[in-house]
Amino acid sequence: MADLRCPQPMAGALEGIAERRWTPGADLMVAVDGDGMRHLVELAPAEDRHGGGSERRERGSGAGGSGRGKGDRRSTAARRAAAHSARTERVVDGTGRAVQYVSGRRWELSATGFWQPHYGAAQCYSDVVAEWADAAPGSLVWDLYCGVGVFAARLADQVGQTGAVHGVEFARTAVAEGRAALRDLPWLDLTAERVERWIVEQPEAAPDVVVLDPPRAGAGRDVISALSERSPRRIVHIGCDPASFARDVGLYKAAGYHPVALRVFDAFPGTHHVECVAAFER
Ligand SMILES: C[S@@+](CC[C@H](N)C(=O)[O-])C[C@H]1O[C@@H](n2cnc3c(N)ncnc32)[C@H](O)[C@@H]1O
Repeated sequence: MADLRCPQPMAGALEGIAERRWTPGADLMVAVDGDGMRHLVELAPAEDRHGGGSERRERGSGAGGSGRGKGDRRSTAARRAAAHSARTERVVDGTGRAVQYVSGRRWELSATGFWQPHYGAAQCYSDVVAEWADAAPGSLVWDLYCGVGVFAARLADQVGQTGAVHGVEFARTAVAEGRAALRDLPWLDLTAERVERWIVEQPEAAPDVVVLDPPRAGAGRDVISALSERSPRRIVHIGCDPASFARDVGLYKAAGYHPVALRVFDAFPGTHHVECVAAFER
């Protein structure tokens, strides 16, 4: 068991973990949900599709040495494939189904699915997003990389039933969980699709506001240029990696957008990551 000293977890979240026996090479997901229930899920070691063994075994029996030869490149490809392969989950504590609340709404999602990693973060970020998006009743809004639709729900309240909110997320499970939680908002739809694909399939659309919360790699040139071409009045961008966030800010500026608001949250203590939220206008 690796070092358990971490400043972030809620009291009791890691209780008893170091004393138990776990499968070598497995990952543990620990989630304390909005009802205070702890879910402890063991993810089986990732399968190495290239070499047939586990990721850990692949590392141990790899090309050896620290050179930059072909052996290393194959190991990297194998590790990437392993990271994206489905992994068997074993629920050890709790139900494996986390219940979360934001602005009076209730979501039920897989304890291993995406949720902002601090018990107050989803509410806090969605308050900032709602304030800065300030979408007009009847308008069209996009929520890209929407997860289970936490921001989309707030935006749907703003546009009302004469407007429309399109959320896009590639994890099918998250989309299904989001649809179940938000079925009382028929003017909001969630699509299971890669953002970079979906965005080029909307040639005529001119959203009033676009909200983006991409993963650490950020949104990048193709997505930012495709959405800037639609000339939204306002863009709200959230990023947890300051380096990719800064690169994306540069891409917005090159597309004629300038930042009108910026907030930074020290949400990942002990790491170089911070949660950055910015609003852009032309
Ligand atoms: C930082 S999370 C944001 C989720 C959501 N905004 C929330 O607050 O719960 C990023 C989300 O983007 C999804 N994602 C990553 N790459 C994607 C892509 N290329 N297209 C669509 N969704 C993607 C992930 O599955 C994840 O749910």
